Amino acid sequence: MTTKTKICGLNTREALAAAIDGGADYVGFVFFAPSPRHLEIAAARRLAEQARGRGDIVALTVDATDAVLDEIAKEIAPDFLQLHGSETPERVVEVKEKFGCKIIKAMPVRTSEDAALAKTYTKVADLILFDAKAPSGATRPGGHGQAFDWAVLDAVSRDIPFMLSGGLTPDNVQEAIRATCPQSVDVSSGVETAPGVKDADLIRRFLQAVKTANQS
Ligand SMILES: O=C(O)c1ccccc1N[C@@H]1O[C@H](COP(=O)(O)O)[C@@H](O)[C@H]1O
Repeated sequence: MTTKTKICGLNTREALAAAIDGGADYVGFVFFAPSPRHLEIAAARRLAEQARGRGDIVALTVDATDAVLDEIAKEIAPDFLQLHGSETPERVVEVKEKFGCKIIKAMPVRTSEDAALAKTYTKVADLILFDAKAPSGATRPGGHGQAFDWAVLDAVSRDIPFMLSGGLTPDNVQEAIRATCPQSVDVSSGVETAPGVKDADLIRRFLQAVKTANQS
């Protein structure tokens, strides 16, 4: 199986170009004010126009209101909404119907019980994203560069196509792919030099590492 790639938290034209030119399948923009990767709508619209047709555009939100999602849908027209909060399966259905986007639902994982909860979303989300649970006291539910024990995914059916994230880097992504056989891998902190500061070289190294894994 060929593993796809998502580079998330892109916030400059240069970093976005490195992702697109390097063959990223998905490019992610963060709409969550406490995040160092948060984008205002106008900036996101310009980046989305740079990306459109060259990779799937993903808009990441956290328990967003209909008003926020409506603005994102109209102004950015993303291919996917990544719901990275405590959205219930019912809310996922509602968002998908109201805003006409495919849905990536993030599942915070520490234990195999956490991973098993994904089953309640497989019929309503287009893709499940397994991410490490945020550290206690964190002001955002993801993007901390922390991995979880990939073995806890063993109990989840291999039939579920999922995206893997949490602490991935150019150096560990090949091992992550071997261990979990994900549909795709997603990175933010691992291609940054500081929170919110993407590095074109690290983006290229990450994409190359996945390509190499796909060839072996
Ligand atoms: O990146 C953020 O700031 C963020 C904010 C709120 C929710 C999720 C966020 N990031 C996502 O978290 C995972 C893992 O990121 P990392 O590679 O461990 O830094 C990924 O999906 C990010 O897009």
